[in-house]
Amino acid sequence: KTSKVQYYNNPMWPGEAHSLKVEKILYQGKSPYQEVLIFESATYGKVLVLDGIVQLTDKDECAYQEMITHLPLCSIPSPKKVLVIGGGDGGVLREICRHSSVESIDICEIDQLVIDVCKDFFPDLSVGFKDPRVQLHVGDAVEFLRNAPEGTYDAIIVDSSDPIGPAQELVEKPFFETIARALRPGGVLCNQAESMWLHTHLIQDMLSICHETFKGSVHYAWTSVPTYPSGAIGFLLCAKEGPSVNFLTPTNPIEKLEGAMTAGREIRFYNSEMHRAAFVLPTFAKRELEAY
Ligand SMILES: NCCCN[C@H]1CC[C@H](N)CC1
Repeated sequence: KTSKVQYYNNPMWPGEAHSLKVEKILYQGKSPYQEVLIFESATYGKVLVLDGIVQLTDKDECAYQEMITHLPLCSIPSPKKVLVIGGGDGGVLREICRHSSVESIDICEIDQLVIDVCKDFFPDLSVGFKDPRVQLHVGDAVEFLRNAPEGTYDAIIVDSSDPIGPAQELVEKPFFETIARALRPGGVLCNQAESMWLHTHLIQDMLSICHETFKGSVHYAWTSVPTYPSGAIGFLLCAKEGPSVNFLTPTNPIEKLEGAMTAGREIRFYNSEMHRAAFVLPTFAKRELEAY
């Protein structure tokens, strides 16, 4: 029994569709923001789908959650206050908790239903919510950031879905300006930044906005996530100018993380070599992205 999720008409990847063999539907529902589907797949474990777009699978979520978290947090000395935008599944929280220097974690997720279903079906990710350092805010990120005092955070991680649903405003300039204001000088932003195979124009727009908004440094990094379209996903690493922006990206990450445990779970993807390699771009991407 296979059920093909045929979305040839998704504007984020016109003309292509991805299918996974469905063993059992575990949850189907609708929040005020999006449709939520969870199923047991034949070969990738459980799968979370929002509005027909794969968000994570048991098998490969480690690549995305570990890289989007450790690329920024291993780039600055002893991060203490961290903010997550999105990330309602809890995976990024799980990864942040590996950093013993972190004292407080704010998370702003717009959709309570995503939080609730991930607590039921993805305990390996939602374990992140159990850490006493975590403070959950359910609501709109732009609103949350407007109310955040200036210079609050050492690091902000934007773990967003694609900009064709509730995450639409998370790629526009005003949003990045509120992020820059909420970061302390020398603080770092890591933003989900789509695929260099599919979204060059969107990435170029984001790079331009970030170069204008962050005077520190802006770098594009990427990694392999088999169940994301094109099998690759990118990250925008931006440093707010500061006294000593020791924001090393292609060179050695400042902090070593190997072996850091969270709730009995080991790191499965990230290491310092992968950190450095993430900033190495293929020639077409250098041409298309490094000019911005
Ligand atoms: N924390 C779950 C990952 C959410 N990130 C997005 C999922 C959908 C992809 N097309 C882009 C990244």
